[in-house]
Amino acid sequence: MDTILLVVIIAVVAVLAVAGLLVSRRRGQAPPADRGAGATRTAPPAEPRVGDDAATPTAEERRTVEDVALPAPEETEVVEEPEAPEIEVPEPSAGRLVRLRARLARSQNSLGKGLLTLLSRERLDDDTWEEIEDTLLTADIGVGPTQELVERLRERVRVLGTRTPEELRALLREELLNQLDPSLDRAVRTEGGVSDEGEERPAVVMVVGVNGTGKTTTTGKLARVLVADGRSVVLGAADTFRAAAADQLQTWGQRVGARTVRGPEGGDPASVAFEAVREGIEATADVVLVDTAGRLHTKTGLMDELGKVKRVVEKQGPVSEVLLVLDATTGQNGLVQARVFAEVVEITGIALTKLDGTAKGGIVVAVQRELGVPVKLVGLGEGPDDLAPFEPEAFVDALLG
Ligand SMILES: Nc1nc2c(ncn2[C@@H]2O[C@H](COP(=O)(O)OP(=O)(O)OP(=O)(O)O)[C@@H](O)[C@H]2O)c(=O)[nH]1
Repeated sequence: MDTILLVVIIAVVAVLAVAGLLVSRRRGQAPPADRGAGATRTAPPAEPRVGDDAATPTAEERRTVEDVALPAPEETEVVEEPEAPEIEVPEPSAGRLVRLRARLARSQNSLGKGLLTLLSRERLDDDTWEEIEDTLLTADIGVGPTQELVERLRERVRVLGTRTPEELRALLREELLNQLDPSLDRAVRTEGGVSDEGEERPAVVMVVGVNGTGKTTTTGKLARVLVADGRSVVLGAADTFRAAAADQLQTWGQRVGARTVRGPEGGDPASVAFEAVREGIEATADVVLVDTAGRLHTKTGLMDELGKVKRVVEKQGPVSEVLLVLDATTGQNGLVQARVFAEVVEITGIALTKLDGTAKGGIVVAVQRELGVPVKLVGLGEGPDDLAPFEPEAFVDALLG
């Protein structure tokens, strides 16, 4: 019985194996059309190449654009409208110089340290006083102020007799402060007025200076200072020479919600300035800041353009402040620029930029002396709130470390 069962199982397995073999052989054979006598062998399918169709084209008729239905609305991508930039809340202006003191100290205190080291020498002979003089000159304080400072220090040290480091530091602090004239009014004039017809007028601040000194940046930063102090501002992009300058100013304005009036590239700067003031009056803004172009290297051209801007603005009311922007890193060159601008317009304040990038902080003294106008603002970095009202005490303290 067992033997019969075994034979039956072997027979069934054998039949299945033969059937399987037949099926697999049939699948591996080429289609009958290709197998006729003389039929060429087709090349094995090649790898698809760039530009090949993904699928074998069908004999279907091509459809025109009109035949193809648009995708259902819910399938389209929703493109968001660009959002209006978020209005920033700038840092209050008071005490900014104290916050930026470390930055000032980093760039300037080689001057203070150098002077204190020299003054602490056992013997203060002529050579040492000469070294003190050289240190002051290297920091761009200028010849006149240097001689004056050294003379006064020399006299006071002689009278004082004994000199402790504390006494010397106090002496130096006092004399440096003296050179900066702390009694000068350093407030940027941003108080508006009233016209003859009794209409409120915004204060108008013209920002002038050679391109590249940080003029546009300073105008933008000043807008932030004013907004931080609760004032409303309109910006005038009267630097029509470079389109990017107007864009740059507009971006600064948008960040604090201040409107920018601009004209076509190469347009008349005076007309942009006029429009900006008009906009300021209509919007009852507190301050209109006008950024001007300083590309002109010939004095006549500069005179024509700046003079015209000022005259045109004055048709609607007085200009409250003309701020000259100077780059502290340009040293004596900055003084030459200052002289040219002062001949063209009446400068009422100086904004000294890039003080973070130079050890020549003495330029503050030199430029004030040169123009008889106070340094009102100092730029201490590229950050939006790195413009500070100038405070002589904080400046000298940073110098002395
Ligand atoms: N480190 C440092 N960089 C500053 C300061 N102020 C301005 N800058 C940089 O100086 C460069 C020139 O500034 P702009 O404001 O474009 O100069 P501009 O005088 O208006 O020149 P135009 O835009 O060509 O009219 C920019 O890269 C500013 O970020 C500052 O206080 N410190």
